[in-house]
Amino acid sequence: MDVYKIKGGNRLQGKVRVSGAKNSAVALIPAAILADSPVTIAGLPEISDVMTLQKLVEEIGGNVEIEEGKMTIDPSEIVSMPLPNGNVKKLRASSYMMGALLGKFKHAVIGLPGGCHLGPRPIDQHIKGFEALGAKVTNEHGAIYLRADELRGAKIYLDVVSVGATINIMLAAVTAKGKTVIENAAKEPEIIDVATLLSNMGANIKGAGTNVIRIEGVEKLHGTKHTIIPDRIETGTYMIMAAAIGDGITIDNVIPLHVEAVTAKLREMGVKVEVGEEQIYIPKTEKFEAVDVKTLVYPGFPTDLQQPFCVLSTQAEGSSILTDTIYPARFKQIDELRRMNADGRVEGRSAIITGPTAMQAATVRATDLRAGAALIIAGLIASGETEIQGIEHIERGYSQIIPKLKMLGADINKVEGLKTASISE
Ligand SMILES: CC(=O)N[C@H]1[C@@H](OP(=O)(O)OP(=O)(O)OC[C@H]2O[C@@H](n3ccc(=O)[nH]c3=O)[C@H](O)[C@@H]2O)O[C@H](CO)[C@@H](O)[C@@H]1O
Ligand SMILES: C=C(OP(=O)(O)O)C(=O)O
Repeated sequence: MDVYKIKGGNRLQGKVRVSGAKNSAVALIPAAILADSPVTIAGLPEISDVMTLQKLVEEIGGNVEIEEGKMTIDPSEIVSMPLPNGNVKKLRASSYMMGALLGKFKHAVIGLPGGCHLGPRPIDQHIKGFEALGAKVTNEHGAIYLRADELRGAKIYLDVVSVGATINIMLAAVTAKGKTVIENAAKEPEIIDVATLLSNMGANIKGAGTNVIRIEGVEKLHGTKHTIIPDRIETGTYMIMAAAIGDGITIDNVIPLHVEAVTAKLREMGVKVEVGEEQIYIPKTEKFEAVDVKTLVYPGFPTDLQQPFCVLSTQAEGSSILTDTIYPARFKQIDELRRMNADGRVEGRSAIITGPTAMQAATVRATDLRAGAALIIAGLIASGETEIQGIEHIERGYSQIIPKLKMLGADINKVEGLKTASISE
């Protein structure tokens, strides 16, 4: 088994550079297959989700080359092949192959997506959108079959604000005949990034980043070059880490607007956050107050940072209530943090954490990506040596995390093939 070993207690100092956004990357790659000529994307993060998508694109005939940190996807030989299993199950964003292949070929067969287990993650709104565009969608033996004679623009009101459904419908609608309007659309920055790529490929999209997106279908899309936005969740993770165990950390390659909810929460706790144009500096904080957090759709506090924030709450004075309105059961990290001496419990859709606690090293398991990020921060704070299992989840989404943390002075190592007792999920 591969694990991370962390000797905690070192205060971290220096500069860390944020990579390209995972949640953009995993949508930009499927979007690129809609073109008829090569698309180059610069700044993709080095994470397993990107490598898995690369394999999926290659499985259906795409030619992918990576040079100097840029991925070029030549989709000209892509064919519509079923993608029922295997790599599809390894990530959530394989669902974007539905919209992309439906848009390109008017039919697709794809297994149900994987990704983090955060409680139920239905895709009914994606399917509602595809059906509104004229596709017949069936679920047969665990795979989704999508077929359409032609795709026609439609007005689609999303019952829940969904990042995935908004992007998937955009992917299918950009080459549909006529006008599509997505109402109650998600407004996350990653949606703007995908719309920017599609527009540069020749699509006609207006309103991305607002809750009404209007798309006028075009006949075909062409190749282009695109640079991905920085990862706001990675940014937020390092901000939380800097507050918890930093001795002055600069976070570089940041769009501060994308993390305003995190900046505001940290300031409310008494953490100093100095915001520059593309950098955020967080000096050492001696003492901070407990605060309540409620996750919301963008621009609210992101659910993806609720789990790391729980660790910061263990160091705050008093009781914090962290409520996840997006994924009410996203609290698997709490049991693991309790192994490390945290005073926390889950009540309904909230975690209640009381601090400050002297965290202690333990053997713990990352049950999902952001639980993994939380455990890394906890391991950096704790006295003794922490072993983190389940690191494949962390490597789905954090680019170069070991070298980045070492540069900040952390004592963290990846140990491969360790014979160790496994903690079950
Ligand atoms: C690859 C990617 O970008 N992942 C992000 C994306 O996931 P993902 O796109 O899967 O999340 P959604 O925005 O779709 O989900 C938001 C909420 O809507 C519900 N829902 C969603 C779709 C649907 O058809 N029906 C439905 O009921 C979900 O159960 C959830 O409660 O946004 C989440 C919420 O910001 C983040 O945690 C994930 O990191
Ligand atoms: C939940 C996440 O990812 P995914 O949707 O890819 O599972 C995440 O990035 O925190």
